[in-house]
Amino acid sequence: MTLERLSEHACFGGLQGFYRMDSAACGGSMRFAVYQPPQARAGRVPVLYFLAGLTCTEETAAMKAGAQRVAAELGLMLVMPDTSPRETGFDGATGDWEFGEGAGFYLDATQAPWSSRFRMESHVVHELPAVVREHFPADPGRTGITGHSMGGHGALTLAIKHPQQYRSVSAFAPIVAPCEVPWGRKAFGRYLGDHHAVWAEHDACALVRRRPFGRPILVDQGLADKFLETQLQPERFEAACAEAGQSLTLRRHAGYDHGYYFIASFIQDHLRHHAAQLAD
Ligand SMILES: N[C@@H](CCC(=O)N[C@@H](CSC=O)C(=O)NCC(=O)O)C(=O)O
Repeated sequence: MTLERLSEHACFGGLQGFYRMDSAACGGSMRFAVYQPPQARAGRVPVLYFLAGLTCTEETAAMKAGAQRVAAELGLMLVMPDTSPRETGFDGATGDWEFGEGAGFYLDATQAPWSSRFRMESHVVHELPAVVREHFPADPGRTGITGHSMGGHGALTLAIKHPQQYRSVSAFAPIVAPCEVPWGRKAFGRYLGDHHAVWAEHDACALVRRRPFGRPILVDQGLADKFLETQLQPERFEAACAEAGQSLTLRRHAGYDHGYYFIASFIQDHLRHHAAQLAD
């Protein structure tokens, strides 16, 4: 598959790049970012996918999370997809930051018109890794996934649903129960229709109760996060993991809000969590 290089920048001895690919899953071109650590010059390295949240693009985490320094130290490649297809022209795809472009929710929509382009689960789990494997020195057998907010929902649900693809998972301020909160109910109703059994296939709490991930999960949550009570409710995931016997470290941090200063403060712990689980 062809890859267009948009820009590349030396960074902590490695390379931060921005790319575009043709996406069959999303019916158009999709952008993504890759950080290659210095160790990638000598051979294949483990890979960590970072899924960003509502309103974000492939640039957000690359520019704001401050992950490259420790990724360079640990020899971790970082892959940062966009959060949805772009310039779809669909009615209602823009103008509401909680839905549509910038808000793909990392699932394959089943409802028209969204089902023809909003297929972020296929893009992130299958299509993008194939391109990464072909064009970068990534070791696909050592892949982890993390994310923030909507991206934390993506990381948890995709890891639980595709344990053969992901050996490690973590999340920052994730939406853990989208079936129960306004962000999830709005998006799922439009992308998936009124089929609540289908919704449950994309809900981290429902999924972990049915099939725990097995390996330890790390979640960080700021206590000054304005979305904590309405949209995030991490206690629901804590209870579901306890019921399912899933090992979870849920850290609550006083004073931290929902933004990237919070992520930058704890990203190194997540990179070390993944590096330890992705070691040979
Ligand atoms: N426009 C919104 C705020 C949008 C926002 O906070 N987006 C978060 C993700 S929220 C869940 O997925 C984000 O990561 N923003 C990017 C950033 O640089 O902070 C509002 O009006 O509150």
